[in-house]
Amino acid sequence: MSDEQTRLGELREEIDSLDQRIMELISARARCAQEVAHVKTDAHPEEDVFFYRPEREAQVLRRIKEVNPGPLPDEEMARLFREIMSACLALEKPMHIAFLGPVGTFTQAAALKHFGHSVVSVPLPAIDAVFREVESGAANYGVVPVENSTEGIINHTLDMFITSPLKICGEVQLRIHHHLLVSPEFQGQEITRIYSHQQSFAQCRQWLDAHHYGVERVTVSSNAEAARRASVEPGTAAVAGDMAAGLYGLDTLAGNIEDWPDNTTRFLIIGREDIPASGQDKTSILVSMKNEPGALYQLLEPFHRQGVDLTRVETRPSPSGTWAYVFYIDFEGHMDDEIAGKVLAEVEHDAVELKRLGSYPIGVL
Ligand SMILES: O=C(O)C(=O)C[C@]1(C(=O)O)C=C[C@@H](O)C=C1
Repeated sequence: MSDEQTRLGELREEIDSLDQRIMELISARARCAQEVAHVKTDAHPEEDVFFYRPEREAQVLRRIKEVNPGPLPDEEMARLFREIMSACLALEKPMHIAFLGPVGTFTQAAALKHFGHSVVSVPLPAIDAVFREVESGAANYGVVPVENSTEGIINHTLDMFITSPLKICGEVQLRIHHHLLVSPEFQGQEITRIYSHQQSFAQCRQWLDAHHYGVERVTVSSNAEAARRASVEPGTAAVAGDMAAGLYGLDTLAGNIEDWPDNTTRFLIIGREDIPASGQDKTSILVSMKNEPGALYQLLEPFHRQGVDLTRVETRPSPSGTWAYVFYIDFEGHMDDEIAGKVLAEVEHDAVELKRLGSYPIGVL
């Protein structure tokens, strides 16, 4: 046996015994989670028990990133623990997660990034259908896109909160990489048509103008649908991401063609309950003010005075016409914090209406 083979043999033996220990530890952790589930159901026998605890998950993942000794990067270690917790939660209670479909979209990728792969993810055809599914209790939580760093806010999602009783329970950010994809069957053929979702076309406009100027661009309902069409129609390509490419077995002609390299989409997790503080939280509110000069100043002044960081302010026209303006505001902190409570009381005093959409952990992954 060569030196190389001897050394490899020793190292693989060590890996086998480490795997054995890791498995025993993961099993002990899973038994703990099962016990947690019993404690929760015993304490609340008559009620809807919330097995999923986003504030606790955020604390676990933050701690893992803090104490990670390496050599695996913090992100990678947190991703592994994300999956371990996902599997433990599935033992407590299998979660049904509704997302803006179809299968293979970035929203599904965001749902799996946030909840891990041990959930049942349920594709729905529209944002309001995702809200309805969670409101009715058919799904435990929902995942919908809310803003993209290149293309801006997704108004339809924000507008749903005006009437929906649902709460925001979390957020997740996803780096969006688009590729030009073709079927291996049709590789080498001239491309005469490119399919994609309108947002993805917008995010790759300059690249497409530079490399495929004059080729017909056909907008379809999702990237996954674009990939599906490119998989069956000769002479066509799709602009879509990795999940859609994998789902339809497409090859990448050109990778990462988005015009802005930090192209990111933020998604919201919607649910039916209020989330306790995790230590690093964000709060979203919806406020309507009277249509009079200085209304926006009056609204924002208490945040400034109390030193609360605003992370987003969006103005939307009132759909009912009864509210002159509707402001969507995100700020750092939890609504149970003393300072946030003071600010909200002041805002409530001056506003026509204040709706607390939720406090939730700042995205960890
Ligand atoms: O701490 C809890 O409440 C648990 O249920 C355990 C656990 C975990 O595996 O760490 C599992 C699911 C929850 O979402 C949070 C954490």
